[in-house]
Amino acid sequence: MLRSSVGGGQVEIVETVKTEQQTVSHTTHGGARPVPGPRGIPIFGNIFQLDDKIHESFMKLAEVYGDVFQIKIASRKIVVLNGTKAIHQALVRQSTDFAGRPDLPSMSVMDETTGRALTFTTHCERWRLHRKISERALRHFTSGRQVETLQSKVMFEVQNLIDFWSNNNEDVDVVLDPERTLQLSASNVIASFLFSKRRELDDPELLSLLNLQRGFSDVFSTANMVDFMPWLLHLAPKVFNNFRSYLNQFKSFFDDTIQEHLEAHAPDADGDIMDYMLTLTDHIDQEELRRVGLNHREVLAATYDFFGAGSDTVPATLMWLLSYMVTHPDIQEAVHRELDSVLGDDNRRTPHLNDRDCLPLTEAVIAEAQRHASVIALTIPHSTTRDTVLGGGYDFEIAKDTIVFVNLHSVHYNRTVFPEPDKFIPQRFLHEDGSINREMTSQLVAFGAGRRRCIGSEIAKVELFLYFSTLMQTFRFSCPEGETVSLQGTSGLVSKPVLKSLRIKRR
Ligand code: HEM
Repeated sequence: MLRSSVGGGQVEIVETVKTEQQTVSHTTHGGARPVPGPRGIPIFGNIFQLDDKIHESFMKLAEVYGDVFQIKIASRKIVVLNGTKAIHQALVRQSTDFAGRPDLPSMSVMDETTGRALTFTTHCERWRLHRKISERALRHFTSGRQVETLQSKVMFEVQNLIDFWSNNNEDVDVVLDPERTLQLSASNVIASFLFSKRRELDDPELLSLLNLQRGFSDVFSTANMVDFMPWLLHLAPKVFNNFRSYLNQFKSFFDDTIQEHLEAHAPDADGDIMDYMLTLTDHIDQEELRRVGLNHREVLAATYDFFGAGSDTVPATLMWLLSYMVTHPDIQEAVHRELDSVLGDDNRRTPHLNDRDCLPLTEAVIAEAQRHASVIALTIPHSTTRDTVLGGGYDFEIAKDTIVFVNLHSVHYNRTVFPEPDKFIPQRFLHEDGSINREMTSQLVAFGAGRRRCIGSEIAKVELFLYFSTLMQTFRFSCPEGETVSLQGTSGLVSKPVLKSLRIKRR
């Protein structure tokens, strides 16, 4: 079915698809119970029991109904999963059953514009093949000899950001709004991997695209009621209009690049992710591609998702990291000391990925920021792919096509695993001797779990470490006089701190 000239990976693609089809099926049986949950009111269901921070409302409801409960938003039944045990059972142990995506009105807007690509396609043969090609392409650029290239591309962008912020002033001490430049810088990292192009940090086209990104986050925040009550559109047409504008602008931003790659594609090319995805696709039996409904152009549409995800989640996490440093100056000092002791004080060298093991506090601060901020508190909605029974002692009957909300925040705020969860305590990820506690970091689900787990987690981890350690090595961050930094995140799919002005001073 696949030629083997580009390493063993293509064989793996098809073999893994076969294995997934053999996953144990949990079908309904006599002893199963319906999922419990609060009674709702006609037309609205339970929406008045949910506030803006919907993940926090879910934690309160879980105290009454248990980790797995059912609510209604308008007439749609939704099963909500909270806590490590229930989420692991559903997303990892019964991964195929819970790997679907619901068919919501927002998805139809995607159909009209960019198409659903990878993230929004439900679990099916096409999605499985598409995901395998994408995973293999991303792995190619984050492992082996390519790691050095990844490192140097990221470091180029970090250095460029430092120069932009410093305005070529060695003793810089300025107040600035870091959000847009961080976003532009991170989107350059992902763009240079995807299609070997970058833009300047004040590029108007890229700025306008990123300004519209909010429209995307609003629609895919699980709190987007318009998806469940489409008649609300008459009252709030802006929600979908912003989303549509974003998708259209996104498509035109990418279309030329996709076309150029399709036209210039040479056999076995791997200059960037687009090239390599085309190469992998060449090596798949064309009949197989036709049968699942994919072609070269559609395979490249996954890069819309990579770009969108990479230019929002990584800078949001970096913004959180800077906010925690401003609000916890003692921890900032300790990270500075750790960086100086490993990388040199006067005669400094820049951080390298190999330094990670020698910088446990820096790593622990990143882990604690991911936990405390829960940048993606609720995943993009999942759905069940068949009638199933949630195992692991729950024995809940869940029908095919039920919408499932996964509350990652509830894992990060479990008091048993993370005592005093509201406090920012990086030391919880360290052993007594100061080394990193991998057992604790493995409790985090910032990147989700199971079949739909984040495909870009390796790139993201590299970026977070290199950006954070290099920025911290270079600057001291504080709050401008008379201002305060709030650790209340914005609502939306990706939570961000409100950090409009930041004082940066070169160390
Ligand atoms: C700190 C940064 C990031 C965080 C916290 C994050 C988090 C997540 C989470 C929680 C999911 C799972 C959603 C679910 O269960 O529905 C996800 C999916 C995804 N992420 Fe990330 N992500 C990050 C960076 C990236 C990057 C850099 C890329 C680009 C390659 C990326 C691409 C994707 C894609 C394509 C999916 C959808 C996978 C699918 O549905 O099969 N992410 N991400």
